[in-house]
Amino acid sequence: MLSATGVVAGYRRGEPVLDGVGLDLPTGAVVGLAGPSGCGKSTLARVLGLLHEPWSGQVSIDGEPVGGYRHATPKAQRAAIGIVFQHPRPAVDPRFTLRDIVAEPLRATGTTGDVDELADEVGLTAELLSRRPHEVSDGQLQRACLARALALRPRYLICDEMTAMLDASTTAALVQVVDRQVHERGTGVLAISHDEDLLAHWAVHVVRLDGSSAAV
Ligand SMILES: Nc1ncnc2c1ncn2[C@@H]1O[C@H](COP(=O)(O)OP(=O)(O)OP(=O)(O)O)[C@@H](O)[C@H]1O
Repeated sequence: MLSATGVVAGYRRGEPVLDGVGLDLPTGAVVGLAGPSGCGKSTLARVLGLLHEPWSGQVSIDGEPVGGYRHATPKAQRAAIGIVFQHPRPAVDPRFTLRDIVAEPLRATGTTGDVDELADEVGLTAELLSRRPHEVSDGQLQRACLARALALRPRYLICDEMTAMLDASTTAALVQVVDRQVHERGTGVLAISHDEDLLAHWAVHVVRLDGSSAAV
């Protein structure tokens, strides 16, 4: 279980975006996260992704409190959680090839992994892997970002509006890739989306974060 308990977090002192939020993400299921624009869904995604340190409250992974956020996160806890954002372009180094992008977490942690297998899982050809971000479409780049998020075989995957920029067929393809992780590897997925239809058929249940930052 990836759990947030009593999380208070924000960007400006005295103005919490999340004010005592809790959420439990089990393995082997897709849980949806919905709520009005600006209510703090992406902030909660970044807290759960160990990229944004809450002011108070706790995040734990399989019962163990996280040891730190961002660069202070222990390697094993970093590897437990993958995250994919809405916009792939700002999320990648434009000088890298897609192969380098997918391999980033492997290089950073000194882990061995098969980039070609990851690419295959997300539907990227070897030829596309040799290209740079400006030479591929948003959908192809998002596939690379998903492969990168899966590189360390995380037990939990956070998809923050992962398909919001994509056409229906790429959306369906990426949802299928994620579903395969859930069913074959037992990954727990938090799917954040404004698309109620998508969440209705994708998630086992949908958690709602309301605009007043009340507990989930
Ligand atoms: N880096 C930041 N610096 C300052 N304020 C921020 C930052 N990121 C988000 N916020 C503010 O925090 C609040 C919550 O933003 P967040 O992106 O978490 O909401 P959201 O529910 O994901 O919104 P949306 O559905 O529109 O993506 C908003 O008021 C936003 O302006």
